[in-house]
Order: sequence, then structure tokens, then C-alpha cells
Amino acid sequence: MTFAHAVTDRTRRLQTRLCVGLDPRLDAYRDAAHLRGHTLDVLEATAPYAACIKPQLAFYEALGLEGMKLLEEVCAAARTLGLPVLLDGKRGDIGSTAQAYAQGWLSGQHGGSALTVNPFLGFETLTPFVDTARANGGAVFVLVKTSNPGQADLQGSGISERVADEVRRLNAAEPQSEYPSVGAVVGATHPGDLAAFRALMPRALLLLPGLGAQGARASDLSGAFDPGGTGALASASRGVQYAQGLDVQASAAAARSFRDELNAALKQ
Ligand SMILES: O=C(O)c1cc(=O)[nH]c(=O)n1[C@@H]1O[C@H](COP(=O)(O)O)[C@@H](O)[C@H]1O
Repeated sequence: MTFAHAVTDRTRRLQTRLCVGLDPRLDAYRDAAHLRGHTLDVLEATAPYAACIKPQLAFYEALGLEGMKLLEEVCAAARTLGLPVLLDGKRGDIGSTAQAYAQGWLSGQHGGSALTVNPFLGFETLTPFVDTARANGGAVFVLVKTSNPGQADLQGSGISERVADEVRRLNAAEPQSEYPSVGAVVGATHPGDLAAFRALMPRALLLLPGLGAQGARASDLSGAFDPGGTGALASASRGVQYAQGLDVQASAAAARSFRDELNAALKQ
């Protein structure tokens, strides 16, 4: 089963459109063992409410070799729980280097099957990522319009729309898939733009980061979804993992209420 298929299947079966971000910050813990235990506990407690998880690689890289081991543990635990893993690395480089990134993060060796990618170096640099994802049943999520306020510096003036066109073009090569292997990142912090990006990329899975800590609200995101309620994943990291300090039950409650708010928004 491909990443897109697995996520969509989970959305339909469990009625969840939530992506749980796992971004453990060392300064929140006594030591690395404490960080590890809490991160794995949050994963397990929030799994019933998640369509997928999204570890941001920076937080694991910051822990050195221990972080890489933890990332593999997180991916293995997710696999046991039946949760697809979307690795947030925002990788992008000239083709030969992109090939190495794709080999590292999309060939399944770390347990993730999807990766966020940065198109700034040009569309030809997406090819190794897309080819590797297709060969392995994975997915890439291309940055189209990011959630941060400064995105407008470089992503305005039709740039995001040009990237969206490329996502649509790439997906035309997979006419048989409901949601092909090229998805797109559109910040949940731009609720007024979601329906337009949905229309520009009608078959792309959309990742909508920014729920919770960055101020986006589940009730504003319905424009990103297809009529059947699939096609997008709203993502929260701090708002789940640190919902109330290190209280794991509060993390589970936050994930459950994000899930419920997303479902309620789609019923209106
Ligand atoms: O690709 C991403 O996931 C991403 C794209 C974007 O436009 N904005 C964004 O915040 N993210 C990531 O989503 C997560 C958001 O974290 P919270 O603000 O704590 O929910 C971080 O890991 C970011 O790196």
C-alpha cells in the first residue's frame, strides 16, 4: 500500500485528518532518556487519533547519533501501531545530491516513506525525490506556501501557484491513483487560500501545518478537503506533544480534540 493510500485508508476507517508532529526539544527534558521515553509515550497515546505522524528531522539531528537511533525507534513504533510516517526534512539540492537525500530518506531505511521537499533549486531537482518515492510506494510533499509570516518574501507574486502547477503536472503521470505520490505543503495559517490550492492541485494530498501553536484553527480548514473529506492532513506538533507541559494524557486529549474539530468543520 502506498503512503497516500495508507493515510487515506486511515482517514476513512478512523475518521481522522490529523497529522501528529513529533518534534522533541531537548530543553524540555532532564536528559536524552527522558526525551526518548516521553516521545514514544506521546506517539502511543495519540496514535488512535492520528492519520500519520510527522517527525521533523532537525529535532533528531540535534541529538546526534542518539537522535538517529530515536528516529528509527519512533518509525518502528509507528509501524507497529499501523501509522504511516511522513519525515519533515524540507530537503532540496542539485540533482546528484538530491539523489543522495532521496536514497537516505525515501528508500525506507529509516522507516519513513514520505518526505517534505524544497523546490527552490528548480523543478528538475525534484526528479530524484519523485522517482524514489514512486519506486518505493512513498510520497513527497513539495513546499508550495509555507505557514510562516515571512513566506511572502519569496513565495508571493504567483510563485506558490507555479509550484502548485508543477505538483499537478507531476501527478498527471499517475492517472490511476486517487492521490498520487506528489503532495503539497500549504500552511494552515492561510485558510483563505486553501480552496484555491485544492482546485489548483485537485489530486494532491495536502499537508497543512500550523494547527495550534502557530494559531491556525481546525474550524477554518475545510476548504482544503475533497467533498468526501479526504485529501488533506492538518498538522500540529507543539500543540499536541506539549499540550500541557509533559502530561501525556493532555497530549492524547489535544489530539482527540483536534481530530473532533476537523471532523466537525467538515460537517458544516
Ligand atoms: O513541512 C512542514 O511540516 C512545515 C511546513 C510549514 O510551512 N510550516 C511548518 O511549521 N512546518 C513544520 O511543522 C511543524 C510545526 O510545528 P508546530 O508549530 O509546533 O505545530 C514544525 O516541525 C515545522 O517545521
